[in-house]
Amino acid sequence: MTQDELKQAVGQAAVDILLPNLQDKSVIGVGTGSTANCFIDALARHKGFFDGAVASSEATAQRLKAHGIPVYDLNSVDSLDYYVDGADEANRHLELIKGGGAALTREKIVAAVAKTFICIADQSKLVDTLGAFPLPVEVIPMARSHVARQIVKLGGDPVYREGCVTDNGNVILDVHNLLITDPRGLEEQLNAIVGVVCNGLFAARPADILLLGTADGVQTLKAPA
Ligand SMILES: O=C[C@H](O)[C@H](O)[C@H](O)COP(=O)(O)O
Repeated sequence: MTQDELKQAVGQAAVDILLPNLQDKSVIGVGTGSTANCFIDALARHKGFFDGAVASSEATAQRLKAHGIPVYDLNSVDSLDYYVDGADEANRHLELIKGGGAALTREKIVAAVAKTFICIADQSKLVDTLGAFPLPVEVIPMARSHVARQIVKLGGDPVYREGCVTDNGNVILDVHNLLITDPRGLEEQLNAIVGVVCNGLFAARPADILLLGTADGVQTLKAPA
């Protein structure tokens, strides 16, 4: 199977989990990226069975609307049962690196609200130790150099993502050469740097379910109790 087919398979598998649980009033949290797009396209085939969605990026909002799915402001929604999104890396604790598409902050907000976070990914995203994928950090533009210096003190090599402005008007530093043995600790350390808006480690709020697309079918991984 191609990588695109694996992404379509996990997008459909997420819809299959949601469908029996959807009600007329259900609002679904929707992530960003090529895998999340496969989920959106599969979900759109059932748009009569739920109310609408909350989007984690402008790009996702546009894709949902193009399918005729109503998009709600998160502030107008009382609760979200499900958030479905891709990842750049995942470990077996379902801790993630996200933000390759610069949507990490809104993704982390929607994930924080959702009762169940279903991560969808092809098998190439599963790793033993997070950090081969450069860790995205969203930064207030005027703090870029300060934050970069603090990240160097933590042992990382920050690289400014040229030309990238997030949906929140900020910039991204991609941190290379981190061997992330304590994802939760590093997530906290990065958040404590003044000028950091958010970082792409999802460890304090990992996924609840990881649907992994493999050549043998979709595997379901759950976080160890
Ligand atoms: O900012 C982007 C997101 O975190 C994406 O969910 C992540 O980069 C995975 O994207 P894709 O499914 O395209 O590999």
